[in-house]
Amino acid sequence: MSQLTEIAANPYADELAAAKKAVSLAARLCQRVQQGILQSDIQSKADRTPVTVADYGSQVLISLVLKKELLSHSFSMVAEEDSEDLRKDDAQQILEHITSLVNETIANDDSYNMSLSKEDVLAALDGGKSEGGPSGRHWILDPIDGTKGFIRGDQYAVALGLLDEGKVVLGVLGCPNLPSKSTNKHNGSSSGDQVGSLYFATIGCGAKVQALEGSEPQKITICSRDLTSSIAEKLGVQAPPVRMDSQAKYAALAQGDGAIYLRFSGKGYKERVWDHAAGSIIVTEAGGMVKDASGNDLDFSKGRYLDRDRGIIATNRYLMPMVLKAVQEAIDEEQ
Ligand SMILES: Nc1ncnc2c1ncn2[C@@H]1O[C@H](COP(=O)(O)O)[C@@H](OP(=O)(O)O)[C@H]1O
Ligand SMILES: [Mg+2]
Ligand SMILES: [Mg+2]
Ligand SMILES: [Mg+2]
Repeated sequence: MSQLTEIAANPYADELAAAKKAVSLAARLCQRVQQGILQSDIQSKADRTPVTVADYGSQVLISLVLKKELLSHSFSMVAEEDSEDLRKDDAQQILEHITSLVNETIANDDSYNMSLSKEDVLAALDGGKSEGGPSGRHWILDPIDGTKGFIRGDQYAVALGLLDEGKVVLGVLGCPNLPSKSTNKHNGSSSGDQVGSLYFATIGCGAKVQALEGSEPQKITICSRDLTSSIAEKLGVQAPPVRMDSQAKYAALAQGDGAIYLRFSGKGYKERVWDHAAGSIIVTEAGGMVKDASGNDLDFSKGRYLDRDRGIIATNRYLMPMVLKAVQEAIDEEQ
């Protein structure tokens, strides 16, 4: 396909390029912080979940890059973090630290010649206060998904999605600690050598992966195990479930590293849109399906929360009916 036809076939090509650039830059900041994270880089939010200087820095960089790259479009973003805690008197030092992290990351990249003040940082964070909803375009951002994993030195993801008229049309997942089969193959290195992958998908155009540091994008597909091979597996050796923080789980599933992702949070917990937007489109564009426990598609058009039934299931189209049936039986038994 010529480049021209490819651009014509993807109406979100500009947005995708901007989103990939934004996530890559933010991932660089996160990698640097994770390598030398200190207790003073970590704060506790009002809901008692952790947030770090990298969560804030990532959100600032992404909002900045999207605005710079997509000048002509109106800007609305639904993002996890805000500036409230950083405006308190005792947060001045951490705000200064975030500001210098952001400025150093920009300076090391050469793309933009600018320097942010503390006020700019606070304002950029508050650019993520949109309520989203069913009309217009809204970016959906989780600047670090899996902050707990990030702090531990494990998996995390920088997750950016685009909602258009209530539907997720684009997703980018930066997974600095996730090895990618495709980029390994491409670089001829043995498994595990090439970590740091950038996954992306736009609606109707499939899902791809490339190395975070840049490489030729490779198409990814979900594993195609059907019922027969799955039953065979049950009779033989059963691989233990893999526990992994963040939407890196969606990315791993999309590249065929597992067959089923089940997520059942405690009763009363309402899932946030930014925890699923990017991951779910990458799985569906890799040929998979993402449903709630009742078998409905996830509805991202209701604001900052996924206003849906308990539980999320992601798998391939052969296994989905069987998994849904098992999930529904388990829920019935519990009640
Ligand atoms: N009680 C709870 N039940 C389910 N999810 C929760 C939760 N408390 C927080 N979360 C969400 O789970 C996300 C991490 O998912 P995972 O467990 O797959 O790593 C967190 O994202 P952040 O790390 O971006 O805050 C947070 O939004
Ligand atoms: Mg969080
Ligand atoms: Mg999250
Ligand atoms: Mg987060």
